[in-house]
Amino acid sequence: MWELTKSFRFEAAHALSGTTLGSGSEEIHGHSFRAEVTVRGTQDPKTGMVVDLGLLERSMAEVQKTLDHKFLNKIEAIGLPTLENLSRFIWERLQHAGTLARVSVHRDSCNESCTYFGPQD
Ligand SMILES: Nc1nc2c(c(=O)[nH]1)N=C([C@H](O)[C@H](O)COP(=O)(O)OP(=O)(O)OP(=O)(O)O)CN2
Ligand SMILES: [Zn+2]
Repeated sequence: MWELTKSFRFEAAHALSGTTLGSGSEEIHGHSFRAEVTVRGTQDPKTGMVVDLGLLERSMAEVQKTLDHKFLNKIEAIGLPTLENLSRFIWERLQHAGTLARVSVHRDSCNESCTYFGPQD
């Protein structure tokens, strides 16, 4: 069993009310985010790969395009633009790219990150 991890970065704006951190959160402001995507699986004996990282990169580039330099509050499928909802949103858009193990979203300027392990049922 292997895990493969690849990251992408995006810059985005949001406004979030009702938090106890960051007095400016309610006004529109920006952050630099890094999303880390981990897929799990076994090697294809023919290719030696769990999943072709190039294919994963292609799918990640599409998600990156939907988030980079965007106002996250306007993307309905995210919901409230928390780290929790962002990691879930990215998971949902990359489900087809491989067997996801987790998606983490890092906001380093705030020393924060959040990891989604998929729906629990
Ligand atoms: N469970 C969660 N709690 C909180 C979240 C979250 O996503 N999930 N988010 C926030 C704030 O948005 C976050 O702490 C950042 O605060 P913000 O005012 O946006 O940023 P700063 O001004 O502190 O950071 P700089 O990047 O340094 O400007 C709170 N709770
Ligand atoms: Zn913020």
